[in-house]
Amino acid sequence: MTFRRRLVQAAVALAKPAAASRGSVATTAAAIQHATNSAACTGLPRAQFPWAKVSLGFAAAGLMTVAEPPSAGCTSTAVKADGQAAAPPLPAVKPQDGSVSHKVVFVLGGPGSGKGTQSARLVEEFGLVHLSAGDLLRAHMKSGSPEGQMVADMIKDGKIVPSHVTISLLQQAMDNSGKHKFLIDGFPRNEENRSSFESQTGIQPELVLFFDCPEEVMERRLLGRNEGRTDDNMETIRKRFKVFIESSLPVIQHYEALGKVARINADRSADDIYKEVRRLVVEL
Ligand SMILES: Nc1ncnc2c1ncn2[C@@H]1O[C@H](COP(=O)(O)OP(=O)(O)O)[C@@H](O)[C@H]1O
Ligand SMILES: O=c1ccn([C@@H]2O[C@H](COP(=O)(O)OP(=O)(O)O)[C@@H](O)[C@H]2O)c(=O)[nH]1
Repeated sequence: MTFRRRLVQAAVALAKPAAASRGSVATTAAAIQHATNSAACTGLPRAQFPWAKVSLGFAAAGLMTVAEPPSAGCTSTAVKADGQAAAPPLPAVKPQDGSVSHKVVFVLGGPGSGKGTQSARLVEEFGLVHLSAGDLLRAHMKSGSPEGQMVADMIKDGKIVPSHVTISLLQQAMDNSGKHKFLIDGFPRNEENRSSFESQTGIQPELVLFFDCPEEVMERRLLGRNEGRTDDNMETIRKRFKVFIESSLPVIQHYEALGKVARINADRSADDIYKEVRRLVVEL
Protein backbone atom coordinates (compact mmCIF):
# COMPACT_ATOMS: atom_id res chain seq x y z
CA MET A 1 0.00 0.00 0.00
CA THR A 2 1.38 3.44 -0.81
CA PHE A 3 2.16 5.91 1.89
CA ARG A 4 -0.35 8.42 0.60
CA ARG A 5 -3.10 5.83 0.46
CA ARG A 6 -2.31 4.80 4.01
CA LEU A 7 -2.77 8.39 5.12
CA VAL A 8 -6.09 8.70 3.36
CA GLN A 9 -7.33 5.43 4.84
CA ALA A 10 -6.25 6.43 8.29
CA ALA A 11 -8.01 9.76 7.99
CA VAL A 12 -11.18 8.10 6.79
CA ALA A 13 -11.01 5.61 9.63
CA LEU A 14 -10.57 8.41 12.11
CA ALA A 15 -13.67 10.10 10.81
CA LYS A 16 -15.51 6.89 11.76
CA PRO A 17 -13.92 5.96 15.07
CA ALA A 18 -16.49 3.25 15.75
CA ALA A 19 -15.30 1.39 12.67
CA ALA A 20 -11.65 1.50 13.70
CA SER A 21 -11.15 -1.43 15.97
CA ARG A 22 -7.40 -1.93 16.21
CA GLY A 23 -4.02 -0.53 15.27
CA SER A 24 -2.78 3.01 15.44
CA VAL A 25 -5.98 4.62 14.28
CA ALA A 26 -8.01 2.88 16.96
CA THR A 27 -5.43 3.92 19.52
CA THR A 28 -5.72 7.47 18.29
CA ALA A 29 -9.48 7.45 18.50
CA ALA A 30 -9.26 6.10 22.03
CA ALA A 31 -6.76 8.76 23.01
CA ILE A 32 -8.96 11.46 21.56
CA GLN A 33 -11.99 10.08 23.36
CA HIS A 34 -10.00 9.97 26.57
CA ALA A 35 -8.80 13.54 26.15
CA THR A 36 -12.31 14.68 25.33
CA ASN A 37 -13.69 12.97 28.41
CA SER A 38 -10.92 14.35 30.61
CA ALA A 39 -11.58 17.89 29.47
CA ALA A 40 -15.28 17.45 30.05
CA CYS A 41 -14.68 16.02 33.53
CA THR A 42 -12.55 18.94 34.60
CA GLY A 43 -14.95 21.46 33.12
CA LEU A 44 -12.17 22.90 30.95
CA PRO A 45 -13.01 24.82 27.80
CA ARG A 46 -12.84 22.83 24.62
CA ALA A 47 -12.74 24.03 21.05
CA GLN A 48 -13.41 22.26 17.79
CA PHE A 49 -11.24 23.03 14.78
CA PRO A 50 -13.33 23.24 11.64
CA TRP A 51 -10.81 21.87 9.15
CA ALA A 52 -10.53 18.16 8.53
CA LYS A 53 -7.92 17.82 5.82
CA VAL A 54 -5.96 14.72 5.09
CA SER A 55 -2.68 15.66 6.68
CA LEU A 56 0.05 14.15 8.75
CA GLY A 57 -1.80 15.44 11.75
CA PHE A 58 -4.89 13.38 11.01
CA ALA A 59 -4.43 11.80 14.39
CA ALA A 60 -5.83 14.85 16.03
CA ALA A 61 -8.39 15.85 13.41
CA GLY A 62 -11.29 17.82 14.77
CA LEU A 63 -9.90 18.15 18.24
CA MET A 64 -8.04 20.80 20.04
CA THR A 65 -6.98 20.02 23.52
CA VAL A 66 -6.61 22.57 26.19
CA ALA A 67 -3.73 24.07 28.04
CA GLU A 68 -3.37 22.78 31.56
CA PRO A 69 -4.98 24.76 34.32
CA PRO A 70 -2.65 26.07 36.99
CA SER A 71 -2.26 23.43 39.66
CA ALA A 72 -1.22 23.41 43.28
CA GLY A 73 2.35 24.51 43.77
CA CYS A 74 2.32 27.12 41.01
CA THR A 75 5.28 29.42 40.83
CA SER A 76 4.76 33.13 40.44
CA THR A 77 6.71 33.51 37.18
CA ALA A 78 4.56 34.20 34.11
CA VAL A 79 5.42 34.79 30.46
CA LYS A 80 4.51 38.31 29.36
CA ALA A 81 4.37 39.92 25.93
CA ASP A 82 4.49 43.58 24.96
CA GLY A 83 3.64 44.61 28.49
CA GLN A 84 0.24 42.95 28.29
CA ALA A 85 -1.54 41.60 31.32
CA ALA A 86 0.45 39.02 33.23
CA ALA A 87 -0.50 35.45 32.42
CA PRO A 88 -1.67 33.05 35.11
CA PRO A 89 1.17 31.28 36.90
CA LEU A 90 2.63 28.11 35.44
CA PRO A 91 2.47 24.81 37.29
CA ALA A 92 5.72 24.09 39.04
CA VAL A 93 8.06 21.42 37.75
CA LYS A 94 9.70 19.45 40.48
CA PRO A 95 13.43 19.67 39.92
CA GLN A 96 15.42 16.55 40.68
CA ASP A 97 18.32 18.35 42.30
CA GLY A 98 16.52 21.10 44.18
CA SER A 99 17.58 23.75 41.65
CA VAL A 100 15.25 26.27 39.97
CA SER A 101 12.50 24.45 38.10
CA HIS A 102 12.58 24.38 34.31
CA LYS A 103 9.54 25.26 32.24
CA VAL A 104 9.29 23.69 28.85
CA VAL A 105 7.12 24.01 25.76
CA PHE A 106 7.59 21.24 23.20
CA VAL A 107 7.24 22.30 19.57
CA LEU A 108 6.20 19.30 17.48
CA GLY A 109 4.99 18.63 13.96
CA GLY A 110 6.09 16.95 10.78
CA PRO A 111 9.27 17.85 8.94
CA GLY A 112 8.77 21.25 7.29
CA SER A 113 5.63 22.10 9.26
CA GLY A 114 7.23 25.35 10.44
CA LYS A 115 8.50 24.49 13.92
CA GLY A 116 11.75 26.40 13.53
CA THR A 117 10.09 29.40 11.90
CA GLN A 118 7.50 29.82 14.65
CA SER A 119 10.00 29.08 17.41
CA ALA A 120 12.26 31.87 16.18
CA ARG A 121 9.36 34.33 16.43
CA LEU A 122 8.46 33.19 19.94
CA VAL A 123 12.05 33.61 21.02
CA GLU A 124 12.10 37.12 19.62
CA GLU A 125 8.94 38.16 21.41
CA PHE A 126 9.10 36.23 24.67
CA GLY A 127 12.81 35.69 25.21
CA LEU A 128 12.43 31.96 25.73
CA VAL A 129 15.48 29.82 25.05
CA HIS A 130 15.05 27.96 21.75
CA LEU A 131 16.57 24.50 21.72
CA SER A 132 16.27 22.81 18.35
CA ALA A 133 17.15 19.15 18.83
CA GLY A 134 17.95 18.92 15.12
CA ASP A 135 20.32 21.91 15.28
CA LEU A 136 22.06 20.46 18.34
CA LEU A 137 22.48 17.12 16.58
CA ARG A 138 23.75 18.79 13.40
CA ALA A 139 26.34 20.70 15.46
CA HIS A 140 27.29 17.45 17.20
CA MET A 141 27.79 15.62 13.91
CA LYS A 142 30.48 18.14 13.00
CA SER A 143 32.51 17.15 16.08
CA GLY A 144 34.41 14.52 14.09
CA SER A 145 33.83 11.90 16.80
CA PRO A 146 32.52 8.40 15.99
CA GLU A 147 29.28 9.38 17.70
CA GLY A 148 29.09 12.48 15.49
CA GLN A 149 29.49 10.30 12.42
CA MET A 150 26.73 7.98 13.65
CA VAL A 151 24.43 11.01 14.08
CA ALA A 152 25.28 12.24 10.56
CA ASP A 153 24.45 8.84 9.09
CA MET A 154 21.15 8.62 10.97
CA ILE A 155 20.03 12.11 9.97
CA LYS A 156 20.87 11.46 6.33
CA ASP A 157 18.74 8.33 6.53
CA GLY A 158 15.87 10.09 8.35
CA LYS A 159 16.23 7.94 11.48
CA ILE A 160 15.78 8.98 15.08
CA VAL A 161 19.07 9.32 16.93
CA PRO A 162 19.28 7.32 20.20
CA SER A 163 17.69 9.15 23.12
CA HIS A 164 20.77 9.29 25.30
CA VAL A 165 22.64 11.34 22.67
CA THR A 166 19.86 13.89 22.15
CA ILE A 167 18.92 14.17 25.81
CA SER A 168 22.49 14.76 26.85
CA LEU A 169 22.81 17.56 24.25
CA LEU A 170 19.54 19.12 25.41
CA GLN A 171 20.47 18.84 29.07
CA GLN A 172 23.86 20.44 28.42
CA ALA A 173 22.27 23.29 26.47
CA MET A 174 19.72 23.90 29.23
CA ASP A 175 22.42 23.93 31.88
CA ASN A 176 24.67 26.22 29.84
CA SER A 177 21.89 28.72 29.14
CA GLY A 178 21.52 29.68 32.79
CA LYS A 179 17.81 30.20 32.02
CA HIS A 180 14.79 28.14 32.94
CA LYS A 181 12.15 28.64 30.23
CA PHE A 182 12.69 26.63 27.10
CA LEU A 183 11.11 25.97 23.73
CA ILE A 184 12.25 22.52 22.75
CA ASP A 185 11.76 22.15 19.01
CA GLY A 186 11.59 18.78 17.23
CA PHE A 187 11.85 16.64 20.35
CA PRO A 188 10.63 14.18 21.68
CA ARG A 189 10.32 12.30 18.42
CA ASN A 190 9.28 8.92 19.77
CA GLU A 191 7.89 7.42 22.95
CA GLU A 192 11.34 6.35 24.10
CA ASN A 193 12.63 9.93 23.69
CA ARG A 194 9.69 11.15 25.71
CA SER A 195 9.85 8.73 28.60
CA SER A 196 13.65 8.93 28.88
CA PHE A 197 13.58 12.73 28.87
CA GLU A 198 10.89 12.86 31.52
CA SER A 199 12.57 10.33 33.79
CA GLN A 200 16.07 11.72 33.37
CA THR A 201 15.24 15.41 33.74
CA GLY A 202 12.08 15.25 35.85
CA ILE A 203 10.55 17.75 33.39
CA GLN A 204 7.00 17.61 32.07
CA PRO A 205 6.07 20.12 29.35
CA GLU A 206 3.65 22.91 30.21
CA LEU A 207 2.33 22.91 26.67
CA VAL A 208 2.85 21.01 23.42
CA LEU A 209 2.43 23.03 20.23
CA PHE A 210 1.54 20.67 17.40
CA PHE A 211 1.92 22.12 13.90
CA ASP A 212 -0.45 20.15 11.75
CA CYS A 213 0.32 20.42 8.06
CA PRO A 214 -0.59 18.44 4.94
CA GLU A 215 2.16 16.24 3.54
CA GLU A 216 2.29 17.93 0.16
CA VAL A 217 2.75 21.35 1.75
CA MET A 218 5.58 20.10 3.96
CA GLU A 219 7.19 18.37 1.00
CA ARG A 220 7.15 21.58 -1.02
CA ARG A 221 8.61 23.58 1.86
CA LEU A 222 11.38 21.06 2.54
CA LEU A 223 12.41 20.92 -1.10
CA GLY A 224 12.57 24.70 -1.13
CA ARG A 225 14.37 25.10 2.20
CA ASN A 226 17.77 25.34 0.55
CA GLU A 227 19.92 25.10 3.66
CA GLY A 228 22.19 22.41 2.24
CA ARG A 229 20.79 19.75 4.57
CA THR A 230 21.61 16.13 3.77
CA ASP A 231 18.03 15.09 4.58
CA ASP A 232 16.07 17.59 2.48
CA ASN A 233 15.89 15.32 -0.57
CA MET A 234 12.89 13.36 -1.80
CA GLU A 235 14.16 9.95 -0.69
CA THR A 236 14.88 11.01 2.89
CA ILE A 237 11.80 13.20 3.09
CA ARG A 238 9.60 10.14 2.46
CA LYS A 239 11.37 8.26 5.22
CA ARG A 240 10.97 11.20 7.61
CA PHE A 241 7.22 11.39 6.93
CA LYS A 242 6.93 7.67 7.68
CA VAL A 243 8.92 8.00 10.90
CA PHE A 244 6.76 10.96 11.91
CA ILE A 245 3.55 8.98 11.51
CA GLU A 246 4.78 5.79 13.08
CA SER A 247 6.94 7.14 15.90
CA SER A 248 6.22 10.82 16.56
CA LEU A 249 2.42 10.92 16.40
CA PRO A 250 2.14 8.59 19.41
CA VAL A 251 4.02 11.19 21.46
CA ILE A 252 1.46 13.80 20.46
CA GLN A 253 -1.34 11.37 21.34
CA HIS A 254 0.23 10.81 24.74
CA TYR A 255 0.26 14.51 25.55
CA GLU A 256 -3.16 14.95 24.00
CA ALA A 257 -4.58 12.48 26.51
CA LEU A 258 -3.03 14.67 29.22
CA GLY A 259 -4.73 17.76 27.79
CA LYS A 260 -1.45 19.47 26.93
CA VAL A 261 -1.65 19.71 23.15
CA ALA A 262 -2.64 22.77 21.15
CA ARG A 263 -3.11 21.72 17.56
CA ILE A 264 -2.39 24.47 15.09
CA ASN A 265 -3.31 24.50 11.42
CA ALA A 266 0.14 25.06 9.90
CA ASP A 267 -1.08 25.36 6.32
CA ARG A 268 -1.40 29.11 6.51
CA SER A 269 0.90 32.09 6.24
CA ALA A 270 3.59 32.29 8.89
CA ASP A 271 2.01 35.54 10.13
CA ASP A 272 -1.44 33.98 10.60
CA ILE A 273 0.01 30.99 12.38
CA TYR A 274 2.03 33.17 14.68
CA LYS A 275 -1.04 35.15 15.74
CA GLU A 276 -2.50 31.94 17.12
CA VAL A 277 0.77 30.64 18.52
CA ARG A 278 1.58 33.77 20.48
CA ARG A 279 -1.90 33.78 22.03
CA LEU A 280 -1.27 30.27 23.34
CA VAL A 281 2.08 31.17 24.80
CA VAL A 282 0.94 34.44 26.32
CA GLU A 283 -1.77 32.46 28.12
CA LEU A 284 0.75 30.21 29.80
N1 LIG B 1 3.73 29.20 7.13
C1 LIG B 1 4.67 29.04 6.20
N2 LIG B 1 4.37 29.26 4.91
C2 LIG B 1 5.30 29.08 3.94
N3 LIG B 1 6.58 28.68 4.18
C3 LIG B 1 6.93 28.43 5.45
C4 LIG B 1 6.01 28.60 6.53
N4 LIG B 1 6.63 28.28 7.68
C5 LIG B 1 7.88 27.93 7.34
N5 LIG B 1 8.07 28.02 6.01
C6 LIG B 1 9.29 27.69 5.25
O1 LIG B 1 9.29 26.26 5.13
C7 LIG B 1 10.57 25.72 5.36
C8 LIG B 1 10.50 24.78 6.57
O2 LIG B 1 10.19 25.54 7.72
P1 LIG B 1 10.88 25.22 9.11
O3 LIG B 1 10.44 26.26 10.08
O4 LIG B 1 12.35 25.05 8.91
O5 LIG B 1 10.20 23.80 9.44
P2 LIG B 1 10.55 22.68 10.49
O6 LIG B 1 11.42 23.32 11.56
O7 LIG B 1 9.25 22.22 11.03
O8 LIG B 1 11.25 21.62 9.73
C9 LIG B 1 11.50 26.91 5.57
O9 LIG B 1 12.15 27.21 4.35
C10 LIG B 1 10.57 28.05 5.98
O10 LIG B 1 11.04 29.30 5.59
O1 LIG C 1 15.10 14.74 18.68
C1 LIG C 1 15.54 14.60 17.53
C2 LIG C 1 15.51 15.63 16.57
C3 LIG C 1 16.00 15.40 15.31
N1 LIG C 1 16.54 14.20 15.01
C4 LIG C 1 17.13 13.94 13.69
O2 LIG C 1 17.33 15.16 13.01
C5 LIG C 1 16.59 15.18 11.80
C6 LIG C 1 16.14 16.59 11.47
O3 LIG C 1 15.31 17.06 12.51
P1 LIG C 1 14.84 18.59 12.57
O4 LIG C 1 13.95 18.73 13.74
O5 LIG C 1 16.03 19.48 12.50
O6 LIG C 1 14.09 18.85 11.21
P2 LIG C 1 12.66 18.40 10.65
O7 LIG C 1 12.82 16.97 10.21
O8 LIG C 1 11.64 18.53 11.69
O9 LIG C 1 12.50 19.31 9.49
C7 LIG C 1 15.50 14.16 12.01
O10 LIG C 1 14.97 13.64 10.79
C8 LIG C 1 16.24 13.08 12.80
O11 LIG C 1 17.07 12.32 11.95
C9 LIG C 1 16.57 13.17 15.94
O12 LIG C 1 17.03 12.07 15.66
N2 LIG C 1 16.07 13.40 17.18
